[in-house]
Amino acid sequence: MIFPNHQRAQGNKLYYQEELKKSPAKEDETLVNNVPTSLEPNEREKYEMLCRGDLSIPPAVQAQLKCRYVHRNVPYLRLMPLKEEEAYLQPRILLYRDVMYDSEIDLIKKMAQPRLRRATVQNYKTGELEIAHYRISKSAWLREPEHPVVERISKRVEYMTGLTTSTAEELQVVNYGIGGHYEPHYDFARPGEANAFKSLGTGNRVATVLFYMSDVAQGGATVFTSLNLSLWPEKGTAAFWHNLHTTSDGDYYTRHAACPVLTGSKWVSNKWLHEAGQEFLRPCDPNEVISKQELS
Ligand SMILES: O=C(O)CCC(=O)C(=O)O
Ligand SMILES: [Fe+2]
Repeated sequence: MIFPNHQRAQGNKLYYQEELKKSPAKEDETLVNNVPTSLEPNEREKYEMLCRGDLSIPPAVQAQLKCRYVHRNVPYLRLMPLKEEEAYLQPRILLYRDVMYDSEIDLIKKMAQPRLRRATVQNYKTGELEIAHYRISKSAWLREPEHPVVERISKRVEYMTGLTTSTAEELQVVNYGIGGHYEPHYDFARPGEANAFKSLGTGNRVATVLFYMSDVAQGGATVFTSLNLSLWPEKGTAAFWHNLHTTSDGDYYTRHAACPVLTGSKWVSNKWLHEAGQEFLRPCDPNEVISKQELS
């Protein structure tokens, strides 16, 4: 049985400590054996606590979170509104419930299965894709023309995000076995990173939509190490957040990780949206103030 975050927090001892409060992560500064290991002194500790359900956002913050039905004036959504749930307010991290049907999940898994290969990451210095011990999973990419369901998922992502998927990456399907995980990282490319998304010509990854295509019996949470937030996978739910401020600067509070799967297996799919084409859908907000600390 999967317990939502707040129930776990109440069931377990809540180790919320002053020094572990929301704090922005800094850029990776060092590479050891080509691996960004600059987990801040207490980031590893937080990562592990969040994965165990031993750390969570304070009750006062939780109490401000709301859920609602949304239609965004889209006729289709008026008939079938999205079930939107706030998981965090700043940065805004939203959950959409029941946005991928079991039949769609079965089909997507079936299409991806024969193509699953060990997932790669982009080398920070060289820009080359390579296998890394800090990301252990298998993944495959699905294109919209391959099946109407893949196209339908993109459309749903547009409804959820209010952004265009015309410049998005293909749908990435990921399977984690026992021990599979992805250590703390940013989804957006940072200044100075080699080759980052340049070949795509669509700018940086402005937003992430992460569909949970399975429950996970134990482990496998998505955790935000600068926010003390854990999202526990629930089949059919999608998480959505912006990786960039409207100024195009990266939001360093979005640093996140996929916790090791302890029992069972975990399936997700990622839709990464890019900056190009969003200019009028998410215009630059000149009032958005970004702290120097975040930009350093
Ligand atoms: O699987 C998860 O929970 C998160 C995956 C992730 O962060 C990624 O693939 O970039
Ligand atoms: Fe990620």
